[in-house]
Amino acid sequence: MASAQQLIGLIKSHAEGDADRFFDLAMQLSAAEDQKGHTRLAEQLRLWAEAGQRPTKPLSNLTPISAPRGDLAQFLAASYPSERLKDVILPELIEDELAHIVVEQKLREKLESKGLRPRRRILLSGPPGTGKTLSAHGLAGELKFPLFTVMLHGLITKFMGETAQKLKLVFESIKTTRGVYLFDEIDALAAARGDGNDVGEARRVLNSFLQFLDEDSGPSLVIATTNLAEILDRAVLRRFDLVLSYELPDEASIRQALERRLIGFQTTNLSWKKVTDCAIGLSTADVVAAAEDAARRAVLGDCEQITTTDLLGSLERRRSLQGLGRGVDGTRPTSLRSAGNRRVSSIPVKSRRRREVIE
Ligand SMILES: Nc1ncnc2c1ncn2[C@@H]1O[C@H](COP(=O)(O)OP(=O)(O)OP(=O)(O)O)[C@@H](O)[C@H]1O
Repeated sequence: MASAQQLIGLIKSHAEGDADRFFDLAMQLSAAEDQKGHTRLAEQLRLWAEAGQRPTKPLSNLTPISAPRGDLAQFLAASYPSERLKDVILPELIEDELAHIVVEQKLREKLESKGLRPRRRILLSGPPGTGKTLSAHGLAGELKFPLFTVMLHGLITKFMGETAQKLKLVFESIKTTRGVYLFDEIDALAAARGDGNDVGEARRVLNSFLQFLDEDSGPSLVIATTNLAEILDRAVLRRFDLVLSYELPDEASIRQALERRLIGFQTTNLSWKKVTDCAIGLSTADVVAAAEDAARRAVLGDCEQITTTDLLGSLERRRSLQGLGRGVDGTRPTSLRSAGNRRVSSIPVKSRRRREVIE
């Protein structure tokens, strides 16, 4: 049966004349009942939903859906992101793909009328701090979908049967409650054997994940992120409609990130070449953190001007904190140096650490 919250939401949206919300809730209830085998009730709900609604209208102002409760609340966190895709600094190709995912969702009925489906399973891979999680927030924000973050550390237990059961609950929610579902650091599933589980059992959990992914044909977007695409099985990669590779920022992206974060400060005299050269090899998250560091220092020193020296100092501090110090000759490690337009990056610290656990 529908939860009390869902029924209240349905009645309230009807009483308030909020047709979009009524449509969304009725369709969710229909999907839930269909899944339980109550096909006539599901069909009736769908007809009611459609009778009072468009179906050709694009999705807009989606219903805030109640936070997960019961067991699900331990490993599924709901939020309603305000971020947009324009908040993420990305190469044009990735930006275009993400923007197209939004269009496909909004015009899904148009696609379906020609037997096509919008892409819904997306894998974002790349070094830490390059905007994968922010992109998931941006997608949810654009679509006005709730974001459900799957907390894998809460989901993976040493009892694999339990883990598979929890995964099943998550996928039931994916079917019945439309949203963006974010499986952050999906490699944790593949790497569960590092926690003392035997390989065969870890394999079974991964297989359950893949099977649930295959069976899912609901309306939600499933976004997985990983720092370690190379350790993910081909079978996993194949399950996704779209795999996007994120990279450390290039000079232009570094400058963009710094300028955005330093709005309100004077940066006219900055030597951007020196600054961006110094930041190559850092993630966008590090670059943003260095900008914030420089900004804090300027404010505390009653200064509105950010100088090249200020920024170089903050970037170097960030680099030291990340353990990415310069070599004895004053240069950065070879693996982090820029090679023309082609950037060569070492395995990020976080990934290196995790790989050690896995191997
Ligand atoms: N491409 C980007 N554009 C704008 N800001 C970014 C970008 N990448 C990182 N940031 C900044 O760094 C923060 C952390 O980034 P985010 O969590 O999205 O990285 P991630 O790739 O998901 O990292 P991890 O793999 O460690 O989870 C963001 O909230 C944002 O402030």
